Amino acid sequence: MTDTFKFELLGTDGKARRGRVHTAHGAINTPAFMPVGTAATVKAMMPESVAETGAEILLGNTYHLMLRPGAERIEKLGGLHKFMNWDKPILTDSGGFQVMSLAQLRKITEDGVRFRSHIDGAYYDLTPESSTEIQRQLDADITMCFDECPALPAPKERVNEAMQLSMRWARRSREAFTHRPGYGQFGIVQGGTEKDLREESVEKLTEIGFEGYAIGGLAVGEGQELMFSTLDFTTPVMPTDKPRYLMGVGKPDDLVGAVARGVDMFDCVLPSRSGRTAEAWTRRGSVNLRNARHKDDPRPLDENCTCPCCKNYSRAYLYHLTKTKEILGLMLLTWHNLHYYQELMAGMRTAIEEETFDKFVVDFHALREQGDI
Ligand SMILES: CC1(C)O[C@H]2[C@@H](O1)[C@@]1(COC(C)(C)O1)O[C@@H]2CNc1nc2cc3nc(N)[nH]c(=O)c3cc2[nH]1
Repeated sequence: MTDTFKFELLGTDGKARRGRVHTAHGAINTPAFMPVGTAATVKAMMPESVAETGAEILLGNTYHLMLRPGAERIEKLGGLHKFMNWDKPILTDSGGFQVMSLAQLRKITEDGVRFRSHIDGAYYDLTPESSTEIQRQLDADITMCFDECPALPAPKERVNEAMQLSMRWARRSREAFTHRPGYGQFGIVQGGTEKDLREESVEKLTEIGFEGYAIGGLAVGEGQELMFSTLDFTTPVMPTDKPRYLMGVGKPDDLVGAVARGVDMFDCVLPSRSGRTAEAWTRRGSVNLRNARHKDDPRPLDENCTCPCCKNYSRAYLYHLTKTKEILGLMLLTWHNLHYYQELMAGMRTAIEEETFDKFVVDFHALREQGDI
């Protein structure tokens, strides 16, 4: 347990940053990837296995946990770390995004969001205050502000409305935050792909003051080019002495491009979700294990990978598990994908330390162009 929440900027290579975030439940080396543990579990993985992949922090979701099993119940049982047997840091998303993407009927007002649960249709309210309180009950090391993430594409006026509301909600979130040694709260920059709105959002959030700053409002279908161009004018105006977290990203090449643009932290359902849909991510690109070409292939997914899946099992076996819908197939592919994502982050951390990040990027893309996966 550390006594204060802090971010150390350990080195840079161009705009890429190597850092370390210190929290109540331990340190996180950045650039870092957070596996998504939506309902207090990283699906198909034991927490010990998630730790073995190299993950130093997990993401949890206010929306899902408030519906089931309930934040009060988790608080009474000792908090989310104890509940899910994960003793390292946890970041929880604040619920606004999940309400908009998952809940049935929902109504946004100045006060917050009223929605119907996608599980049982019951009505719930989420406000900056209640979201912040739920995240405290979960004992999240990093609490996210309650915000509104508009679907893109959207008219600039709508994007501005959502950004201004999110900034008012950010102040209310900060006022509701319980400051404790080792615990931090991140503001979420909004503004779509509009340079002036992004700059205004950063200015308003830094005026309030947070332990870190997320870039929200992206990875909502805008595409990589628009995401990167938005990062090009957003990260340079963000504080350099605080972590920068790009929410919901992404594919391996998204991560490399975003680290090159100064992002420190990421979360995405992709590696774990792909593990359940028979898609493996490797240094040479993605492999679909439903494809019959693997039926007799004795090779591992990736000869250079040191994960239990690649050390002990063939593509032929993974194809068999996929075709027979065996649970072990989900487990092995999820493990491999999370291991690969952590290897990718570790490779970028080392490249930044050694100031060879440009070469890392060239090699990363060259391998993927070689094909033959
Ligand atoms: C709903 C679900 C599971 O979350 C994934 C995935 O589907 C999907 C759906 O379409 C794609 C793009 C392919 O990825 O979008 C999610 C990944 N993008 C993303 N996550 C975010 C979370 C966020 N949280 C907050 N509080 N504020 C944000 O602005 C925010 C923005 C985000 N953008």
